[in-house]
Amino acid sequence: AGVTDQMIDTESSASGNVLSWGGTPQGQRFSPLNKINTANVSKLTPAWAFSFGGEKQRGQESQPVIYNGRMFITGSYSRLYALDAATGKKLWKYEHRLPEGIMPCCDVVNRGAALYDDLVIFATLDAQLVALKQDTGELAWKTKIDDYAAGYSATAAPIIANGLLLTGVSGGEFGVVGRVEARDPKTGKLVWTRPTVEGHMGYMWDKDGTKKENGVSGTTNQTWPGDLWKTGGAATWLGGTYDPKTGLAYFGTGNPAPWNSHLRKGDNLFSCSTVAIDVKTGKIVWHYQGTPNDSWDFDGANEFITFDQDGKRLGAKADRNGFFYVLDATTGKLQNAFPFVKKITWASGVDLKTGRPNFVPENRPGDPTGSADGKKGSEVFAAPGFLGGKNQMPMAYSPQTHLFYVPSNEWGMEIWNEPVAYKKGAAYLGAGFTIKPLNEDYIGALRAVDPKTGKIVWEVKDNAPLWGGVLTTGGNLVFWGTPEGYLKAADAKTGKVVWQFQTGSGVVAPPVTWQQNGEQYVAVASGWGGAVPLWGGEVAKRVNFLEQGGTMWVFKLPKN
Ligand SMILES: O=C(O)c1cc(C(=O)O)c2c(n1)C(=O)C(=O)c1cc(C(=O)O)[nH]c1-2
Repeated sequence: AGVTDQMIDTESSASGNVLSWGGTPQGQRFSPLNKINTANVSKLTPAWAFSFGGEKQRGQESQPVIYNGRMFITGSYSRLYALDAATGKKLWKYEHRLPEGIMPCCDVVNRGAALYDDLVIFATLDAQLVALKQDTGELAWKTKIDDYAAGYSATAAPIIANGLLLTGVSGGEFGVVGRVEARDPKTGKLVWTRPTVEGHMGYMWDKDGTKKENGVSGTTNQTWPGDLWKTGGAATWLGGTYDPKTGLAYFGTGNPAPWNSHLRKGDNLFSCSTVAIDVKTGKIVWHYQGTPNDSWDFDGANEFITFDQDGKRLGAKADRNGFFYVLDATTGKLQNAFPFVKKITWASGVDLKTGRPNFVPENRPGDPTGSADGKKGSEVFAAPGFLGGKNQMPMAYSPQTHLFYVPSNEWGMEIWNEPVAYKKGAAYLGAGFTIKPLNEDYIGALRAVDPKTGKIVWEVKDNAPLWGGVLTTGGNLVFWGTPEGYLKAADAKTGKVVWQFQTGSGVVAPPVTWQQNGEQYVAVASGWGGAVPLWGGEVAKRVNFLEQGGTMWVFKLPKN
């Protein structure tokens, strides 16, 4: 029996399976499993470990999916492994052949695969989708998302929504056009495509393959000057979430291209936004923009997680720009917005009536035109730095504690603008930057955030920037990894760290938990990488005592 829609939507790990990135497409990363709990977690021990092998030991950001005693985990460099989930025995592996000249901006990462029926499906760094038979690893279908030579890549885990395979694209640093696409998961055939830059047309295909217009996303030239919308970025690079209750898929969109805002006056929709898409039609039902006319690479790609509060279906996002947003999941209306990091200099707050930030104009990098060094006068100090109050590492929500667990970072940057012109396949930034730590003793902090009050209920600080996702469980536990190589567990109510294990390399992936043969397991991939070592400058050195890695770690309680 294969994986069905119904199973994917309703099962978190209670059934023993992890069927989607995020646990369920809703993305709460909450498992009701409680055999491992605050009382016994100190006994948690390795059950097995598996090396991804070779020289490709870096950037393991992947979340495994687990079905019927089998684990499917992607490694960096577009690899996928099928493992026996109880023993770690390798069943098969698939290594996608990558061409020379791929252009992922932020390391050779992949964040995971989707399961549907008898298939396991993942996206590759050369912007293709690959579907394999779960049993054998045999290729079922393969299709191109877009042209890697134009700067397109793909790093996100696809999700299944209402029987469709939903994917985004990466390439915001190269002036690609962001979009969300729906395919038939059995064949890879396109069902609809929805660009996330205002002015671009969407399309639908009927059963016979006839292409139909599906409307323009926004109004051409309304919020972009001239032709800039044609290469507008807003990449949907972190993928999305889906809530069967609202029928909407939620995708975060990245920075507008290029980075410098003096060239592109206007809000530059739908960059740095959450877009809610009706999965039946591929239309944008609502959008909420956290950073209009972004000038700091405050990419709004982060995950939007729906939850219930006071009888209402809401959704929350911890944005790279440092604000935590709570919206009505059906209408997109702003309910609450508050900082989840201590230092935000680009805006003094968010106007809850208009939903717009109150900008601090002097902290926006300016126009460098005519300056002798090409940047003079445009340089400012801004916080958060462009790597964000939170980046790719997904947060978790516990319906038991009603708290979000947010892997956050405190840092700032010097940022300046530079002249830039679009050239296909070339970096399209028009800005330079240096990330700066703000505190001697910490950059990272795992924070328990109350979405109702905006209060930080507890935090666990980390010397280095946190880059791994979070899991919370019915055992009153929160699990997360650190760049120093630890997988940690804390009491979900108090933040007291109750267990930790050294995995041998920095952890930049989200943990999962599942149950089989009556035993509960916890797993995380270990292997330092992602954007921090590439772009973090001096802050990356805070973790230079650790080496690269590529290992899947699995833990359980001893039998007696
Ligand atoms: O605009 C984009 O297309 C895009 C893509 C990606 C990516 O695909 O990993 C990242 C970013 N932007 C980005 O801004 C960023 O900070 C980032 C960090 C990481 C990572 O995996 O550590 N990826 C990306």
